[in-house]
Amino acid sequence: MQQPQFDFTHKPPEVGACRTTSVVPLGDRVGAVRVEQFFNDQATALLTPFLHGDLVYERDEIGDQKLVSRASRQGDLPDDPLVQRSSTLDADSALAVLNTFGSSWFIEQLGDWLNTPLRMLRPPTPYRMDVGDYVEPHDDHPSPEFRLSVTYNLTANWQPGDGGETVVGLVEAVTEFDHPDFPFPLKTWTLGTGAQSLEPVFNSVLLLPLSDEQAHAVRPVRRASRYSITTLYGDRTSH
Ligand SMILES: O=C(O)CCC(=O)C(=O)O
Ligand SMILES: [Fe+2]
Repeated sequence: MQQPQFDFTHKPPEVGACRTTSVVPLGDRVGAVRVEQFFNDQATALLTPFLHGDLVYERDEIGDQKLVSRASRQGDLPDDPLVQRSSTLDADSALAVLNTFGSSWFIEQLGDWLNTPLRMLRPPTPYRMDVGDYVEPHDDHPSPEFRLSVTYNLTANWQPGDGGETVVGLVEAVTEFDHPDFPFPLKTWTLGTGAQSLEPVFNSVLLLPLSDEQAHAVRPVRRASRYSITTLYGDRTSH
């Protein structure tokens, strides 16, 4: 099965060894690819206190389907600047590291892997999941142009029982239901047999190809807050 081949000649300096350690098949599709040692130690050491201490989070809940906290932005648009508690040199450097996910180098690597030109559809967004938070299965595929979700994980010292595993699977059924807080029907996705659970690995990314046929979830977090950064990519040609 095809693995991403990163071009290290032109990589940004903060990018690490980028070792592909697993390619998870779902039927004849790629369900997920894990790339470890994504950033170098210095970049990881900048990002960790930035996500833990400099950012401000707000609840992002969809009924009982999604219970997470998302980094607050200064306005209502998805790419408005993040709210920061302090504006130090370190915070600026951490923001530069965060923007690796929006860099032309990284988007080109992903496009070469999927064999189609990509653009960023949702900018890098930090999430914090506290004990008890979870995300039910969903496809992140509101329209066909959505191609890839990339989640960077910053959970140190994960142990079995800590929860927060990412689950990827094939979609068996999608059901719509009405919720009093939402003017549109919400959906629930049921995964088929053969879904795979992937534990959080510090300083790794999970590349999740998006389609109507595959969905992913995050199991309830059990021990300590789980920090991650998610970026969504899609076709460059459709608008
Ligand atoms: O954190 C993860 O593993 C996935 C998060 C996710 O599915 C999402 O933010 O849409
Ligand atoms: Fe998702």
